[in-house]
Amino acid sequence: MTIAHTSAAADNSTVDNSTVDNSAADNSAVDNDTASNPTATTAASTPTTTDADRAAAAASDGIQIRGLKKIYVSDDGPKTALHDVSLDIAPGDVYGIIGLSGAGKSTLVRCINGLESYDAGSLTVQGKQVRDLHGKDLRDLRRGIGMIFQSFNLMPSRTAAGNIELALLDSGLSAQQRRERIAELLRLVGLADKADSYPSELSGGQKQRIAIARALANNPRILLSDEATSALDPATTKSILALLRRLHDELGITIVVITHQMSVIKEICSRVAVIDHGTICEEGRTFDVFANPRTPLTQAFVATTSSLGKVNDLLESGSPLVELRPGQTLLKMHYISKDVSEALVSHISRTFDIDLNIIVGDIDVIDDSPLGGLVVIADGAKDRVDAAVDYLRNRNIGIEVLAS
Ligand SMILES: Nc1ncnc2c1ncn2[C@@H]1O[C@H](COP(=O)(O)OP(=O)(O)OP(=O)(O)O)[C@@H](O)[C@H]1O
Repeated sequence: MTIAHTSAAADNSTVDNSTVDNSAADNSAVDNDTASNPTATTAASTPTTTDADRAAAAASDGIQIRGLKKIYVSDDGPKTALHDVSLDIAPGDVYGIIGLSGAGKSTLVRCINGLESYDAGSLTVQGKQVRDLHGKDLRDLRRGIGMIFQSFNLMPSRTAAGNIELALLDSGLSAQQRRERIAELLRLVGLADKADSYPSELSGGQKQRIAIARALANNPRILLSDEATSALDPATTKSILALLRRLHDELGITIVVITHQMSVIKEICSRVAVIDHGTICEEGRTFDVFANPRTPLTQAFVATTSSLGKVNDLLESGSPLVELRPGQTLLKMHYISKDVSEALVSHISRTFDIDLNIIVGDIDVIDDSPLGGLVVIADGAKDRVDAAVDYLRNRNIGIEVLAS
């Protein structure tokens, strides 16, 4: 059997190929986080609850958004950035919001933490209508929401400890208590030895760790991550996502991940909403959205994380890899069922007495369930290949005959 290509677990491919600034890799951190939490690189799993349960939990202790509308008014006239957005982000979710540039992601985040007002609808955080909060109440809301960004937003003139301390100046802690809290936060993000380093002396991944420590300084229940890994290389991205996953597991915080990279969603989010021109076009459990993307935009996002599409390039270029001899059939199989566990290839090969040559393989695990697929050349009598295809269909495995 031949495997021509398998996909990387966390690549930086995007639908719109936005610029990626390759900062220094942070491989030691990859190892640390993966070692401390062996499940850190798989998507978060949350107990299955009904939509009504989720809505109730989002309304009382999470983030509930109903019919949100935001219109910017500028010299160019009014621009509706959010049309009728509704979402339930339950406490403890790792919730992804993905969209192309200009879709309205940052506007939504700014509405959630009260930096931007909204024109219609309702947005509650832990039961409080954000638009109604002012003065101390608004400051308390923001203190309860940590925020990290693509650009880290660290002050270059302050050390790592000094940057974290900025978030603690209004906390009422004494100087000694602040020092202890800073040391604790640095340990939490795996940078206990970098207290006195300046941002210019840190790698991109280390800067983001300091920014995460600062965001967690006041024990927020919610962490908003706005493209926090978009400027990082794949290895560092993986280490930062593993850190976020570990913090979610250890601290029980709700994390909202804003991104344009489906690989980020796949890596840590338990649920995902796809935003397109200010409207949520698809929402659901990450596994379900990956297994059965309904809209063309979501399909395009999902395709960025899969190598199965390579087969189309191979067919178009007339590659010898997909050249068929008489009696051969080119099949594409998608694992769309959650209960696929048997060794399919050998099982089919034995049961139907056909040879299967794997051309492209792309199997991943999301929420503890296999997802992905294979492109294979099936070699055998036509009636036996047809019987194998029927068998797979009956097992809820998506199957396409690409060529025969
Ligand atoms: N202050 C503003 N005034 C006018 N229009 C704005 C303003 N901020 C954002 N917009 C517009 O609102 C829409 C949504 O912008 P937003 O920044 O929320 O999108 P985004 O999905 O975060 O994009 P990106 O990924 O590029 O940051 C865009 O059309 C943008 O041009």
